[in-house]
Amino acid sequence: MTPRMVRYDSRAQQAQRLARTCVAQLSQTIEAKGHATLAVPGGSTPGPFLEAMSREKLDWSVVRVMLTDERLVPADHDRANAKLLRETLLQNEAAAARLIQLNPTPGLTPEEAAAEVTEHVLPVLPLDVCVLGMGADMHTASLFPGGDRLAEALAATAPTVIPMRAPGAAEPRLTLTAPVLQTATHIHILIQGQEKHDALDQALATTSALEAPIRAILAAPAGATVHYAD
Ligand SMILES: O=C1O[C@H](COP(=O)(O)O)[C@@H](O)[C@H](O)[C@H]1O
Repeated sequence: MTPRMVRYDSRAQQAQRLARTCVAQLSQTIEAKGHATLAVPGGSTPGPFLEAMSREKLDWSVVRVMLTDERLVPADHDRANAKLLRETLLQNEAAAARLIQLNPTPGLTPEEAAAEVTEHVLPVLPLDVCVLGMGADMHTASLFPGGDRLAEALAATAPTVIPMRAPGAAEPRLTLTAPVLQTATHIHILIQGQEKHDALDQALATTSALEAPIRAILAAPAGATVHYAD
């Protein structure tokens, strides 16, 4: 399991070049199918990449955009991945894209929320382009080591969206599951800094996706490309 690795001279170069790569892949998909589905990560890393995407020319009106995972907080909360998406990707050229909400109706239990969100996600699968982040604990999306439903989320029979509670997560989450992420046509993993490079090396040295959930993505049939900048 050796991922393709692209190293960039700077984080700014990483954001710009990965945005161009993803837009080229979306453009090819639109030519072939008339529409495309893009999944992107939340968290602290992807802001500049998402902003760079927003400025790229593309027929964004036929692009469905969703998050790989969401934190179960109000949609306008500072920790909501949807807030990041609204403030970065869904502006400029990309304002015309259609957002597939991972934010459930307030007041639902995480289990009810997963069922509701699945109804929005299922019709726009499979993912054409999927960009994932990774935490220093080797989680990706909200597939966390120690997550209460991690084994279920990694199984080939996993549902599309699953709720996840984990010691490393400040709040309950909703996450796309491994089979959904692994079957994306193009998979990119966006990481920055030595700590995450070390975490990737650690993930490659273990054998279990339960210990290192990012392994589930690295093992995707079509492979994944890691995009790294210091
Ligand atoms: O909590 C999350 O963490 C991962 C990694 O985020 P980062 O802050 O270390 O960049 C992210 O990919 C995921 O979407 C997010 O919900």
